[in-house]
Amino acid sequence: MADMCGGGTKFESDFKLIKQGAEAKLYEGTYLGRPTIVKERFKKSYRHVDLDNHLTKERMKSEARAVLRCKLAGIRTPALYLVDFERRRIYMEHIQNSTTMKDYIAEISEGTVNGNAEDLLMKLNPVAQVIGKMLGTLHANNIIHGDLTTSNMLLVKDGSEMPTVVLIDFGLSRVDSSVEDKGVDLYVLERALISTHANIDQLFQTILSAYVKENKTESQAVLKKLDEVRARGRKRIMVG
Ligand SMILES: Nc1ncnc2c1ncn2[C@@H]1O[C@H](COP(=O)(O)OP(=O)(O)OP(=O)(O)O)[C@@H](O)[C@H]1O
Repeated sequence: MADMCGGGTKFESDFKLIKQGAEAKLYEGTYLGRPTIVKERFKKSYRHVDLDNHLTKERMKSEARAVLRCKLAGIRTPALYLVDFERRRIYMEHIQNSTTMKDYIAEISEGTVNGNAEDLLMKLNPVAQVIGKMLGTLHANNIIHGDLTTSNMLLVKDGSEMPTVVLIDFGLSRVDSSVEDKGVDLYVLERALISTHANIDQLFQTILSAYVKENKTESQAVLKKLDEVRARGRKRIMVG
Protein backbone atom coordinates (compact mmCIF):
# COMPACT_ATOMS: atom_id res chain seq x y z
CA MET A 1 0.00 0.00 0.00
CA ALA A 2 1.33 3.34 -1.07
CA ASP A 3 0.64 5.18 2.14
CA MET A 4 2.05 2.68 4.65
CA CYS A 5 4.73 4.11 6.87
CA GLY A 6 6.35 2.06 9.61
CA GLY A 7 3.81 0.27 11.78
CA GLY A 8 0.84 2.57 11.04
CA THR A 9 -0.45 4.26 7.93
CA LYS A 10 0.90 7.61 6.79
CA PHE A 11 -2.63 9.02 7.01
CA GLU A 12 -2.82 8.17 10.69
CA SER A 13 0.49 9.81 11.43
CA ASP A 14 -0.36 12.95 9.43
CA PHE A 15 -3.94 13.46 10.59
CA LYS A 16 -5.55 13.69 14.01
CA LEU A 17 -9.16 12.67 14.67
CA ILE A 18 -11.07 15.72 15.90
CA LYS A 19 -14.70 14.69 15.64
CA GLN A 20 -16.78 11.61 15.25
CA GLY A 21 -20.15 12.73 13.85
CA ALA A 22 -23.27 10.82 12.86
CA GLU A 23 -22.15 10.31 9.27
CA ALA A 24 -18.42 10.83 9.23
CA LYS A 25 -15.13 11.15 11.07
CA LEU A 26 -13.32 14.47 10.86
CA TYR A 27 -9.53 14.72 10.93
CA GLU A 28 -7.22 17.70 10.90
CA GLY A 29 -3.67 17.88 9.61
CA THR A 30 -1.56 19.15 6.75
CA TYR A 31 -1.87 18.14 3.11
CA LEU A 32 0.62 19.46 0.55
CA GLY A 33 1.72 22.01 3.11
CA ARG A 34 -1.78 23.39 3.71
CA PRO A 35 -3.93 23.16 6.87
CA THR A 36 -6.48 20.51 5.97
CA ILE A 37 -9.66 18.88 7.25
CA VAL A 38 -10.42 15.36 6.09
CA LYS A 39 -13.98 14.09 6.21
CA GLU A 40 -14.22 10.32 6.07
CA ARG A 41 -17.67 8.83 5.63
CA PHE A 42 -18.52 5.67 7.60
CA LYS A 43 -19.46 2.38 6.02
CA LYS A 44 -23.05 1.56 6.95
CA SER A 45 -23.11 -2.12 7.90
CA TYR A 46 -26.92 -2.32 7.71
CA ARG A 47 -26.78 -1.50 3.97
CA HIS A 48 -25.71 -3.88 1.22
CA VAL A 49 -22.07 -3.13 0.51
CA ASP A 50 -22.63 -2.25 -3.18
CA LEU A 51 -25.54 0.04 -2.37
CA ASP A 52 -23.56 1.67 0.44
CA ASN A 53 -20.57 2.27 -1.85
CA HIS A 54 -22.84 3.68 -4.53
CA LEU A 55 -24.69 6.04 -2.15
CA THR A 56 -21.48 7.26 -0.53
CA LYS A 57 -19.91 7.93 -3.92
CA GLU A 58 -23.01 9.86 -5.04
CA ARG A 59 -22.94 11.98 -1.88
CA MET A 60 -19.27 12.75 -2.30
CA LYS A 61 -19.88 13.68 -5.93
CA SER A 62 -22.75 16.00 -5.08
CA GLU A 63 -20.67 17.57 -2.32
CA ALA A 64 -17.83 18.27 -4.76
CA ARG A 65 -20.24 19.54 -7.44
CA ALA A 66 -21.96 21.95 -5.04
CA VAL A 67 -18.66 23.31 -3.73
CA LEU A 68 -17.51 23.98 -7.29
CA ARG A 69 -20.80 25.73 -8.15
CA CYS A 70 -20.51 27.84 -4.99
CA LYS A 71 -17.02 28.89 -5.97
CA LEU A 72 -18.25 29.99 -9.40
CA ALA A 73 -21.07 31.94 -7.73
CA GLY A 74 -18.66 33.67 -5.33
CA ILE A 75 -19.89 31.88 -2.20
CA ARG A 76 -17.18 31.08 0.30
CA THR A 77 -16.75 27.36 1.05
CA PRO A 78 -13.66 25.37 2.02
CA ALA A 79 -11.56 24.69 -1.10
CA LEU A 80 -11.49 21.01 -2.05
CA TYR A 81 -8.00 19.52 -2.25
CA LEU A 82 -8.70 15.85 -2.96
CA VAL A 83 -11.65 13.50 -3.31
CA ASP A 84 -10.61 9.90 -2.53
CA PHE A 85 -13.65 7.75 -3.40
CA GLU A 86 -11.96 4.52 -2.45
CA ARG A 87 -11.19 5.59 1.11
CA ARG A 88 -14.34 7.73 1.30
CA ARG A 89 -12.33 10.81 2.17
CA ILE A 90 -12.66 14.43 1.14
CA TYR A 91 -9.65 16.65 1.82
CA MET A 92 -10.56 20.30 2.19
CA GLU A 93 -9.23 23.64 3.34
CA HIS A 94 -9.21 24.02 7.11
CA ILE A 95 -10.92 27.35 7.75
CA GLN A 96 -8.64 28.92 10.34
CA ASN A 97 -9.74 31.23 13.16
CA SER A 98 -13.36 30.35 12.68
CA THR A 99 -16.29 29.66 14.93
CA THR A 100 -19.65 28.11 14.05
CA MET A 101 -22.58 30.53 13.83
CA LYS A 102 -24.16 28.47 16.59
CA ASP A 103 -21.29 29.21 18.98
CA TYR A 104 -21.08 32.81 17.84
CA ILE A 105 -24.76 33.45 18.62
CA ALA A 106 -24.33 31.79 22.03
CA GLU A 107 -21.24 33.92 22.70
CA ILE A 108 -23.02 37.17 21.73
CA SER A 109 -26.09 36.16 23.80
CA GLU A 110 -23.94 35.71 26.90
CA GLY A 111 -22.52 39.19 26.49
CA THR A 112 -25.95 40.79 26.09
CA VAL A 113 -27.43 42.51 29.14
CA ASN A 114 -30.28 40.37 30.55
CA GLY A 115 -30.66 38.59 27.22
CA ASN A 116 -32.14 41.78 25.72
CA ALA A 117 -33.51 40.68 22.32
CA GLU A 118 -33.19 44.09 20.68
CA ASP A 119 -29.58 44.45 21.74
CA LEU A 120 -28.86 40.91 20.55
CA LEU A 121 -30.46 41.49 17.16
CA MET A 122 -28.54 44.70 16.68
CA LYS A 123 -25.27 42.89 17.33
CA LEU A 124 -26.18 39.99 15.04
CA ASN A 125 -27.53 42.21 12.27
CA PRO A 126 -24.32 42.42 10.16
CA VAL A 127 -23.83 38.67 10.11
CA ALA A 128 -27.54 38.04 9.40
CA GLN A 129 -27.26 40.35 6.37
CA VAL A 130 -24.28 38.40 5.08
CA ILE A 131 -26.06 35.06 5.59
CA GLY A 132 -29.22 36.26 3.79
CA LYS A 133 -27.20 37.59 0.86
CA MET A 134 -25.21 34.34 0.68
CA LEU A 135 -28.36 32.19 0.69
CA GLY A 136 -30.00 34.41 -1.94
CA THR A 137 -26.96 33.91 -4.18
CA LEU A 138 -26.95 30.17 -3.44
CA HIS A 139 -30.56 29.75 -4.54
CA ALA A 140 -30.27 32.16 -7.47
CA ASN A 141 -27.62 29.69 -8.71
CA ASN A 142 -29.99 26.75 -8.15
CA ILE A 143 -27.87 25.25 -5.39
CA ILE A 144 -29.70 23.62 -2.49
CA HIS A 145 -27.62 23.07 0.63
CA GLY A 146 -29.95 20.51 2.21
CA ASP A 147 -28.83 20.98 5.82
CA LEU A 148 -28.81 24.68 6.58
CA THR A 149 -28.09 24.86 10.29
CA THR A 150 -26.05 27.32 12.32
CA SER A 151 -23.43 24.56 12.79
CA ASN A 152 -22.86 24.48 9.05
CA MET A 153 -21.91 28.15 8.79
CA LEU A 154 -18.48 29.22 9.93
CA LEU A 155 -17.75 32.80 10.87
CA VAL A 156 -14.15 33.78 10.24
CA LYS A 157 -12.61 36.03 12.87
CA ASP A 158 -10.32 38.04 10.65
CA GLY A 159 -10.97 41.42 12.23
CA SER A 160 -12.61 42.83 9.10
CA GLU A 161 -15.67 45.05 9.41
CA MET A 162 -17.77 42.91 7.06
CA PRO A 163 -18.21 39.41 8.54
CA THR A 164 -16.97 36.51 6.40
CA VAL A 165 -19.27 33.49 6.47
CA VAL A 166 -18.14 30.15 5.06
CA LEU A 167 -20.71 27.50 4.19
CA ILE A 168 -19.73 23.89 4.97
CA ASP A 169 -21.09 20.31 4.86
CA PHE A 170 -22.63 19.89 1.41
CA GLY A 171 -23.32 16.16 1.89
CA LEU A 172 -27.07 16.65 1.32
CA SER A 173 -26.78 19.28 -1.38
CA ARG A 174 -28.17 19.33 -4.91
CA VAL A 175 -27.45 21.58 -7.84
CA ASP A 176 -30.62 20.92 -9.76
CA SER A 177 -33.46 22.46 -7.85
CA SER A 178 -37.04 23.71 -7.70
CA VAL A 179 -38.76 26.56 -5.87
CA GLU A 180 -40.13 23.92 -3.45
CA ASP A 181 -36.56 22.76 -2.63
CA LYS A 182 -35.57 26.34 -1.90
CA GLY A 183 -38.58 26.86 0.37
CA VAL A 184 -37.66 23.69 2.28
CA ASP A 185 -34.00 24.79 2.53
CA LEU A 186 -35.10 28.05 4.20
CA TYR A 187 -37.57 26.20 6.43
CA VAL A 188 -34.76 23.95 7.73
CA LEU A 189 -32.79 27.06 8.68
CA GLU A 190 -35.80 28.66 10.36
CA ARG A 191 -36.42 25.51 12.44
CA ALA A 192 -32.74 25.27 13.33
CA LEU A 193 -32.72 28.90 14.49
CA ILE A 194 -35.92 28.52 16.53
CA SER A 195 -34.85 25.27 18.17
CA THR A 196 -31.30 26.24 19.11
CA HIS A 197 -31.48 29.98 19.71
CA ALA A 198 -34.30 31.31 21.88
CA ASN A 199 -35.09 35.01 21.79
CA ILE A 200 -34.15 35.72 18.20
CA ASP A 201 -37.25 35.09 16.05
CA GLN A 202 -36.48 38.37 14.32
CA LEU A 203 -33.10 37.16 13.13
CA PHE A 204 -34.69 34.96 10.47
CA GLN A 205 -36.67 37.97 9.19
CA THR A 206 -33.43 39.92 8.77
CA ILE A 207 -31.93 36.97 6.88
CA LEU A 208 -35.03 36.78 4.64
CA SER A 209 -34.96 40.51 3.83
CA ALA A 210 -31.35 40.21 2.64
CA TYR A 211 -32.23 36.98 0.77
CA VAL A 212 -35.03 38.70 -1.17
CA LYS A 213 -32.70 41.46 -2.37
CA GLU A 214 -30.25 38.92 -3.74
CA ASN A 215 -32.66 36.44 -5.32
CA LYS A 216 -35.04 39.00 -6.86
CA THR A 217 -36.57 37.00 -9.69
CA GLU A 218 -38.02 34.13 -7.69
CA SER A 219 -37.94 35.21 -4.05
CA GLN A 220 -41.71 35.82 -3.90
CA ALA A 221 -42.39 32.29 -5.19
CA VAL A 222 -39.85 30.86 -2.71
CA LEU A 223 -41.42 32.76 0.21
CA LYS A 224 -44.85 31.49 -0.81
CA LYS A 225 -43.46 27.93 -0.78
CA LEU A 226 -41.89 28.61 2.61
CA ASP A 227 -45.36 29.54 3.94
CA GLU A 228 -46.80 26.32 2.52
CA VAL A 229 -44.01 24.22 4.05
CA ARG A 230 -44.56 25.94 7.42
CA ALA A 231 -48.30 25.18 7.21
CA ARG A 232 -47.54 21.52 6.45
CA GLY A 233 -45.15 21.48 9.43
CA ARG A 234 -47.85 22.90 11.75
CA LYS A 235 -50.38 20.36 10.49
CA ARG A 236 -47.95 17.53 11.20
CA ILE A 237 -47.41 18.83 14.75
CA MET A 238 -51.20 19.09 15.34
CA VAL A 239 -51.92 15.63 13.95
CA GLY A 240 -48.94 14.20 15.85
N1 LIG B 1 -13.30 22.98 6.59
C1 LIG B 1 -13.48 23.19 7.89
N2 LIG B 1 -12.74 24.12 8.53
C2 LIG B 1 -12.91 24.35 9.86
N3 LIG B 1 -13.77 23.67 10.64
C3 LIG B 1 -14.53 22.72 10.06
C4 LIG B 1 -14.42 22.43 8.66
N4 LIG B 1 -15.28 21.43 8.37
C5 LIG B 1 -15.90 21.11 9.51
N5 LIG B 1 -15.46 21.87 10.55
C6 LIG B 1 -15.89 21.80 11.96
O1 LIG B 1 -16.38 20.49 12.23
C7 LIG B 1 -17.78 20.51 12.55
C8 LIG B 1 -18.50 19.32 11.91
O2 LIG B 1 -18.36 19.36 10.50
P1 LIG B 1 -19.42 18.72 9.50
O3 LIG B 1 -20.77 19.36 9.77
O4 LIG B 1 -18.90 18.82 8.11
O5 LIG B 1 -19.41 17.20 9.95
P2 LIG B 1 -20.61 16.21 10.25
O6 LIG B 1 -20.02 14.88 10.59
O7 LIG B 1 -21.59 16.26 9.11
O8 LIG B 1 -21.23 16.85 11.54
P3 LIG B 1 -22.68 16.58 12.13
O9 LIG B 1 -22.80 15.09 12.33
O10 LIG B 1 -22.63 17.38 13.41
O11 LIG B 1 -23.62 17.16 11.08
C9 LIG B 1 -18.28 21.86 12.05
O12 LIG B 1 -19.40 22.32 12.76
C10 LIG B 1 -17.05 22.74 12.24
O13 LIG B 1 -16.98 23.18 13.57
